[in-house]
Amino acid sequence: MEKICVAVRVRPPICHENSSSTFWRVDDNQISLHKLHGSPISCVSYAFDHVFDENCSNSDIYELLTKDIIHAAVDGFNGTSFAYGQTSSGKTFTMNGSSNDPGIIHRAVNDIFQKINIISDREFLIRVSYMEIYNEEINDLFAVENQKLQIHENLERGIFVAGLREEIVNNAEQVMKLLESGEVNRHFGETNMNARSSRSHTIFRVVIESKGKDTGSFGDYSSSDAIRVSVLNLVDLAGSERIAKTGTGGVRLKEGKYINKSLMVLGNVINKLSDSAKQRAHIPYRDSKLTRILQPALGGNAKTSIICTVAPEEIHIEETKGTLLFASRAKRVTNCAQVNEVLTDAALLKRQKLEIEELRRKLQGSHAEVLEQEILKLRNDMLQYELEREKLEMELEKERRSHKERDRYIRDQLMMIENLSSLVSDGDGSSSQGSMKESPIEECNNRGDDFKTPCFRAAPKAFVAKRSNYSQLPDLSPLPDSFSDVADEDTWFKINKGYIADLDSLQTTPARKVQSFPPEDVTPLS
Ligand SMILES: Nc1ncnc2c1ncn2[C@@H]1O[C@H](COP(=O)(O)OP(=O)(O)OP(=O)(O)O)[C@@H](O)[C@H]1O
Repeated sequence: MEKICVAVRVRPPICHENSSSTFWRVDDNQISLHKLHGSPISCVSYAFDHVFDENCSNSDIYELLTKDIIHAAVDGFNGTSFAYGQTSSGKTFTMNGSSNDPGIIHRAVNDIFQKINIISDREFLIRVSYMEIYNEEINDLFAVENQKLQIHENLERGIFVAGLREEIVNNAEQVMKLLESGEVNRHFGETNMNARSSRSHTIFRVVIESKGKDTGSFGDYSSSDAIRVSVLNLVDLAGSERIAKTGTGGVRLKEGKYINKSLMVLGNVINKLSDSAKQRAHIPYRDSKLTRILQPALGGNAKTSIICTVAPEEIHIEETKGTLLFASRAKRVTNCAQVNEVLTDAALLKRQKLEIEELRRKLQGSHAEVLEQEILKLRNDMLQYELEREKLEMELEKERRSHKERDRYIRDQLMMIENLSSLVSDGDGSSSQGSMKESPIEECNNRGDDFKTPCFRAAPKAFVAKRSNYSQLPDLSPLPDSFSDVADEDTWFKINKGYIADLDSLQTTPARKVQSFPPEDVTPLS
């Protein structure tokens, strides 16, 4: 777990106000508000990881705040660095810089290529993309046709923007050219506060993949087969603005509302994350596209730094206090960054082999022989138990099968008895008329009726059932009064037979040929 690194940068004053009665003083990574004659104003003092005064350069900021994150990204850690602050406080200046003082992005790109060129035992693949969030819509700055892109999330890629163009790059110059082409597509606009105000949040993303060069050495599994994938976000946020000050209307006003809203959500996320873990409830990442995309950087698997830019003029005192409050809260947020390593099958195999080797080495200590014998004995015991278990299982299965057979036999016998007793009573009637009556089924068949609906008067307690595992027809097939009587076989059995049947093998009878009833060798009782 590590805290987000937070710094404050005070931009040089744009206009020197004669009437100001306060000023911001920077000493030793602290920033405090002072009265003009020098005495500090109580409760308006803040300390951060770094506080840069108006004389600092982008190079100072890069060295102290961002460089470590860039180097960690090359080593496989996710990283994010973003600039936050009110409009015209110097965010774009910090991220993009000027020709004589290049910004964080320029320096990071140079640094990445310098670093990977001196790492001789790994090979790298670098991809870059550039997007903006304008009026809560994601646009691709490398491909203007890719607009209103959607955010997706899956196990393999985490949170990502679908359809965003990614360019594979081999050197810093290539990236700079791409960035220049992307800048053209970015939304800027003039306001009272800034002649070239960013009207969107921009995210420049570098994906760094690396794999150890195959040295042929067996021992080092990670150098040849594990792939590291890290994502680096360099973010220039649009600035919060007070509409009364920016003097915007129409399109600018609409943009300002979207900007303020998404910054408010970012503030909410930071607030929730800065609460103690116990108080932390739901973190509203999904309330804006910005926080959703930056989710891993805010309390997740990434190393993150925030540069909060402030304007020194007295007229911006409330906005500066707001930014410092945001920065104080951000300072309490902790992330949990780890190297993102994807193991290939070959790497996994090598890792397992190494673990076995390691165990074997441990075994070769002073008690090796005793331990090996112990292991051998345990393994034999285990085999013995396994054999015993299999034998018992087979016996149990045999027992189960014979039990089922017995059940079935008893059931058949009971049916036979019942049907015979019904015959006896029917036989009584027919003998009194002097001739054998047609069986109910024959009666039915002779009328050409479909056997689905019982249309006869049969032995009162009889039923029709099919046993799916019968190999041949039963000697006597009992008949139903009606199918409704056999719909609930379970009930039927319980009521009529007093024991529970194997219900799986019982189904109501489909139309099928049923043996004539009674069979020829059964003589009706008189
Ligand atoms: N440290 C600095 N040194 C010199 N000039 C600066 C510095 N910071 C900002 N500026 C100048 O101040 C003006 C406003 O800066 P910038 O456009 O970077 O602000 P911003 O925070 O990005 O504003 P917005 O949110 O409106 O886009 C620019 O003209 C810029 O060149």
